[in-house]
Amino acid sequence: MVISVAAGIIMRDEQVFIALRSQDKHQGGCWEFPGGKVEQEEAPSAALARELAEECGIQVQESTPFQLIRHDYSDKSVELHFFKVTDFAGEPHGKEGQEVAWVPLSELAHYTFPEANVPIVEALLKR
Ligand SMILES: Nc1nc2c([nH]c(=O)n2[C@H]2C[C@H](O)[C@@H](COP(=O)(O)OP(=O)(O)OP(=O)(O)O)O2)c(=O)[nH]1
Ligand SMILES: [Mg+2]
Repeated sequence: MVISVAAGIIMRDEQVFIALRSQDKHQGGCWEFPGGKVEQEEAPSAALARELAEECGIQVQESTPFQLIRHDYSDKSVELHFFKVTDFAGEPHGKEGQEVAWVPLSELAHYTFPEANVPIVEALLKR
């Protein structure tokens, strides 16, 4: 079974907002672009807006598809719909108590992301 996920690349002034996955989660201890599982019959863009409201307390006003990545971890397979969040309201924060950071793009390589994110981080660094 492939799990469908929507994740948002939230940018402001050449900085990107990332969050730390708690140890008890799949890929725990890795940094992530906030997001979560797409529900049955839900559009990925709708899942993105719902998850970013739940996890970061922002309202997505505009998002554009960035990359679709299919990745097989040893324990699960994921299909990640990455979006660039181009407009939002509210100030992103760790609404669920997770550690968060605004990271300059030039420093993104210093953070450990799940294996599936490697092409995304590379694409952002090339900008
Ligand atoms: N959100 C997010 N998930 C990622 C990224 N990279 C990556 O491999 N994943 C994987 C880890 C998880 O297996 C899955 C996302 O699941 P999740 O734990 O965020 O799902 P959720 O927010 O709905 O959480 P839960 O209710 O199941 O705890 O996608 C990423 O950049 N962001
Ligand atoms: Mg999540």
